[in-house]
Amino acid sequence: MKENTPIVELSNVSKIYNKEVWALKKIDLKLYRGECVSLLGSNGSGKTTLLRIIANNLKNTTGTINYNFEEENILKAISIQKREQAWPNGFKVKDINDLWIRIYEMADLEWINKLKDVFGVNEIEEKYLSKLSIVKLQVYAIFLSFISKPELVLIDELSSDIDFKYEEKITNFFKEYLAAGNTIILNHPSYYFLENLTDRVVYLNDGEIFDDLSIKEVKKEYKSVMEYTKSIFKEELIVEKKLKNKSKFFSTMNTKTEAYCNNLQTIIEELENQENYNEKVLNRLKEVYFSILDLKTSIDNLSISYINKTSIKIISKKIKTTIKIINKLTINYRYKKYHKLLNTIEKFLTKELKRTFANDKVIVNGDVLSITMSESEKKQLEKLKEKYIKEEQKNIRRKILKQQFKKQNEVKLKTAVNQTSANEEIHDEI
Ligand SMILES: Nc1ncnc2c1ncn2[C@@H]1O[C@H](COP(=O)(O)OP(=O)(O)OP(=O)(O)O)[C@@H](O)[C@H]1O
Repeated sequence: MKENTPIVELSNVSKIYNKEVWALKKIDLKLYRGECVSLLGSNGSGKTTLLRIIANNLKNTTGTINYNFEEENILKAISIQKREQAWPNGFKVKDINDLWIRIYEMADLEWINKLKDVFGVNEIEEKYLSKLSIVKLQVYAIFLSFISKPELVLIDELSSDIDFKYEEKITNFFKEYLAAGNTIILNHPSYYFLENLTDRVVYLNDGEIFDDLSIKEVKKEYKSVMEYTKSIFKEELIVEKKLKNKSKFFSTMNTKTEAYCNNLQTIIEELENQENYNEKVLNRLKEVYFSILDLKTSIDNLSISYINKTSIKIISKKIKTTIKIINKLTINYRYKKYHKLLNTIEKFLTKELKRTFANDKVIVNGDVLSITMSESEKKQLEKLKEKYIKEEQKNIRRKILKQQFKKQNEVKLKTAVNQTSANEEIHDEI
């Protein structure tokens, strides 16, 4: 933390989706100039929600957010790299570059050229966005988020699959950007970025801040970030004795999904190099690839965090979605070459879904972990909800009283002023 006034300050910020999912619970957080903060936490712990709320992209249900930017236009001062970029067909990279430069009225060409070099945009300028690989799209989205020279950059996905030559370049660029007094928040970055860039880690658990430590503190207490995440994983684990089994189980899922991603990427690249490829098939294959990559990321996250009901639900939902996407492709298009691979993936996922996530239970190497809520858990949740509502009511009452008090004071003040001027008038008449 290089300066004492926070660039953003969140007080008592909560987010409840659709009046039922309590995604963020009373978050108090200060972000400072020049620091790089990494958000950690299992799937569904609220990282993306927090980023979107800070970015002013999503409305918080309760609480306040104060910004302290030098730039008056908040849209220029904060920038968020979005996770999924749905670009319309027919746009080349250079078209979007021009559009962004115009939107932000960015006349500093030296800056744009520097960004293009760091993020490898020169090499893809003539390409259509719909033909870029997922990783390239992610990096491109980060490039776009820097165009306006924002004081606060929120990065939702910094893939661990980034080309090595860019990894180092991007890290050095980030370091320079931070040294100039800007702030960067990363959502669950890879170990490379955690070890080489991060000043502070904020660990979210079920919508609450579980830990907020500087890297110095992490290293002093745990020796390395890796040891820290491992240790927190142990602390959080609901069924501690299942720890060893869990990592074994996830390692199979992990290896398989990784291999499938690689196979698909090769096929996609081969297709892209052919002259007359079917664009619809290519896009569908990319969809499958993206879905498996997303699944793999969730499994990666789960293996350094802990099993809870939400994370398991998310994974089983992602498996189901992937199967659906594969079916869509295999039913509509029959191409021998990748049909076999897609069938293998589908079989594997269907088997995992049945074997592991059957009947609201997760089976880890033959042991059953119940993921249905017990009666006592349900009661606890009800109590929590009640407590939350009461606290909110108290806050509202406090606000109303404050307003009433302010109004009464204003009335008193007005009466006193009127009285004085009446007295003065009487005095004048005399
Ligand atoms: N639009 C939405 N509507 C309803 N619930 C949502 C919505 N977006 C997120 N949630 C829920 O809010 C909780 C927090 O989700 P969020 O995406 O912020 O977590 P996360 O830590 O970023 O997870 P991941 O790493 O999987 O993206 C989860 O329970 C999620 O299911």
